[in-house]
Amino acid sequence: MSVQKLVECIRQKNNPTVAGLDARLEYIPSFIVSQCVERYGETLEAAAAAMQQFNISLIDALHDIVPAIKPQAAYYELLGPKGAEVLKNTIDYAHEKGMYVIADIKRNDIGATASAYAEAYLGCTKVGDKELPVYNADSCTVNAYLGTDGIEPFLKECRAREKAIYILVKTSNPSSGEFQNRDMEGKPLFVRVAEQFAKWGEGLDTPSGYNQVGAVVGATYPEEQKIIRSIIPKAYFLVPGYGAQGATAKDIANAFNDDGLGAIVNSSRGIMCAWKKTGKDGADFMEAARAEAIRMRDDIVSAIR
Ligand SMILES: O=C(O)c1cc(=O)[nH]c(=O)n1[C@@H]1O[C@H](COP(=O)(O)O)[C@@H](O)[C@H]1O
Repeated sequence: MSVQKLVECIRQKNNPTVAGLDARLEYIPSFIVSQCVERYGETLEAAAAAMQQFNISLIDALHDIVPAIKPQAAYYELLGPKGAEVLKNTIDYAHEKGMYVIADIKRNDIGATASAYAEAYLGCTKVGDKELPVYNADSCTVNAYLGTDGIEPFLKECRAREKAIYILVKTSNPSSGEFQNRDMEGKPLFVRVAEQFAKWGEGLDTPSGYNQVGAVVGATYPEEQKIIRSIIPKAYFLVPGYGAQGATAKDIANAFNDDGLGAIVNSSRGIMCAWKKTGKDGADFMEAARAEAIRMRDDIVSAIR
């Protein structure tokens, strides 16, 4: 699904937010974990089964109101080979339910190795004459630290298969300024990265007016959002940092364009762990996640209006 479809989905649901699926066992209600441990013992298989059930239930609870999910690969790698299956099943199930999927992998490497990452998450593995999709996400997050050689293999998949990438420009974490705000020949490094988008996004515009090359811009840095927005008005922004990291709706307004589009705000723990605030031991985890997703949607929509 391209950024064009993401825009349509956001418009249809009037909801510019994405639910992060970054489950750890402590985020999953204990009744689900206990059932899986009873069945598989204290094993990685039990952990993977719990995560699978949790993710499927969250997608069931959210798919008609939230346009996208963002699974973070680290949480799946933590469970070894079973985790890889959970990630694949989660992506497939979200697609069945009409959701857009951002695989948060933050990968990169030299060109040849970056190709392998790009093919694994966005493209296909070739076996004989057959092209076999692997994770088949709609998009993924990419680290630009290795320069254009490392970005180009992802762009190749974007061109060939209507996929998108979100390149880290200004991340939400407290120490992001250590390198990203450092001066590089008169401008901060994050500005230099944003200035490369004109070249990286060539030929990748969609009818929505937005390009298939998007940017990761932290909700925790509203001033930088404003600067980056002015440099790359056609890039979709993936905006993490709302909720658990402390950013609020007023902090994300600069990420949006005047058309009310241009950004999708992520919340992971805020939605996954909403059940911890209702005092029902997780029995209502689906309702709690849905209520938090609706609250977040209304909060963001009113801030950008
Ligand atoms: O690329 C990301 O999604 C990302 C970039 C960034 O600058 N900051 C950031 O928090 N993230 C991811 O966004 C999610 C934030 O999770 P919560 O803080 O629980 O909402 C995690 O999956 C992070 O890895």
